[in-house]
Amino acid sequence: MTFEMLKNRPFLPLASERLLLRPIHKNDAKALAKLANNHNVSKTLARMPYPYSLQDAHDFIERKVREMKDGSPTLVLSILNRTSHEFLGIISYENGTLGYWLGEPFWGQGFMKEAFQSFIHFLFDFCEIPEFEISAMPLNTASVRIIEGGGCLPTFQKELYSNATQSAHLGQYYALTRENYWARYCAKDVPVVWVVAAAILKDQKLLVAERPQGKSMAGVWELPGGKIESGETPEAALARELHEELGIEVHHEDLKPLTFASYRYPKFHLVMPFFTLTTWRGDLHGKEGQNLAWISYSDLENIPTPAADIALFHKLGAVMKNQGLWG
Ligand SMILES: Nc1nc2c([nH]c(=O)n2[C@@H]2O[C@H](COP(=O)(O)OP(=O)(O)OP(=O)(O)O)[C@@H](O)[C@H]2O)c(=O)[nH]1
Repeated sequence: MTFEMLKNRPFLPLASERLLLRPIHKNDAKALAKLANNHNVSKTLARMPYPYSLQDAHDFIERKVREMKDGSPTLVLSILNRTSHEFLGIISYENGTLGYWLGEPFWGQGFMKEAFQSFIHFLFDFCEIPEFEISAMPLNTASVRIIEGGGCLPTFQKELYSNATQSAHLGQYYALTRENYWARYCAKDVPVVWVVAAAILKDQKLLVAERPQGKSMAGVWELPGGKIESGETPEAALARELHEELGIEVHHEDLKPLTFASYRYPKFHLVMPFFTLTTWRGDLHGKEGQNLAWISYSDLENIPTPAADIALFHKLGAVMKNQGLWG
C-alpha cells in the first residue's frame, strides 16, 4: 500500500497498548487548542504559534484534513487514549518529515515513544515510505531520546526558528531509512505463530469480535479465529474455533481462502491464513461472553484493530465490495 491507496478508503485507526492514532478531526479543536496554548509545549517546536487560539486549531485542522483528502503524502494523526479517547497530542508525516507534540499533562509516561513506534511501523510497513527526516532542538532531551532510541541517525545541524520564543535555536536533524528500520526491527529472532481467521459476512455486514478484558490489546476488534494447534489444518482449526467461540458448525466447503497475513509483531511473527464464510449451520452467538458487532465497510474508521489486520481489511474491502457482499 502507498499513500495514494489510502485515498477514498476508511483509515483504520492504529491501536497500540494504551493509544489510538487516527486522522485529526474538527472535533479535536477544543482539546488541541487547550493543550497547544502552553509555552512549555510550543517553545521547542518550530512552527507552533504562541499564544494558540481555538481559531488557530480550527484553521490547522481544516488545512490538514484538506491536504490528506488530496492524496498528498500527508498524515496528521491525533494521539488519543485508547480507552477514554482523550486527546493527548499530534503525530504527523508530511512530505518526508515527521513531527509530533504531546500535551504537558501527558509527559513522562512513555506515550510519545509508544505513538512514535506505532506510527513509524505503519509508515514503513503499510505506506512503504523509503525514509523520513525528523529534527529536534537539543534542549528537548525527551524528544532526542525518542528519536535516537527509535534508531534515527543524526544527519546535520541547522537553525530552527521557534514562533513561540521568536528566536532561533540550533536544531539537530536525523533520518531513518526503511532498510535500516527493518534491519533493526527484525534483528531478534522471534517465534512464528500460526493463527487462522474468518471474515464472516451476512446481509452485507462483517462480523468482528472484541478482545476481552484481561488479554493484551483488550478492546481491539479482530476477526473470529485463533491459534492453529499442532497437527491441525487451518480449515479444521477454524471450524473448531468458530464452534467454540460462536457456536456454529462450519464445513470445509463453506470456507473460501482469500489471502493471508504474514506480520511481524515485536515478540512473534504472525502467519494467518484468512478465509471468507457466508454459509454455516446453527445460531451464531458469542459463546464466550465476548462482544460481537456486524460492521459495514465505513465503520472500519471507528474500530481499532490489530496492526496485522489493517492490510487484510483493505483487501477484504476491495474484493467483497466488488462482489456486493460487503456494503
Ligand atoms: N483471532 C484473531 N487473532 C488475531 C487477529 N489478528 C491478529 O493479529 N491476531 C493475533 O493472533 C493471536 C490469536 O491467537 P488467539 O486468539 O488464540 O490468541 P489469544 O491472545 O487469545 O491467545 P492466548 O490464548 O495465548 O492468550 C493473538 O495474538 C491475536 O492478537 C485476528 O484478526 N483474529
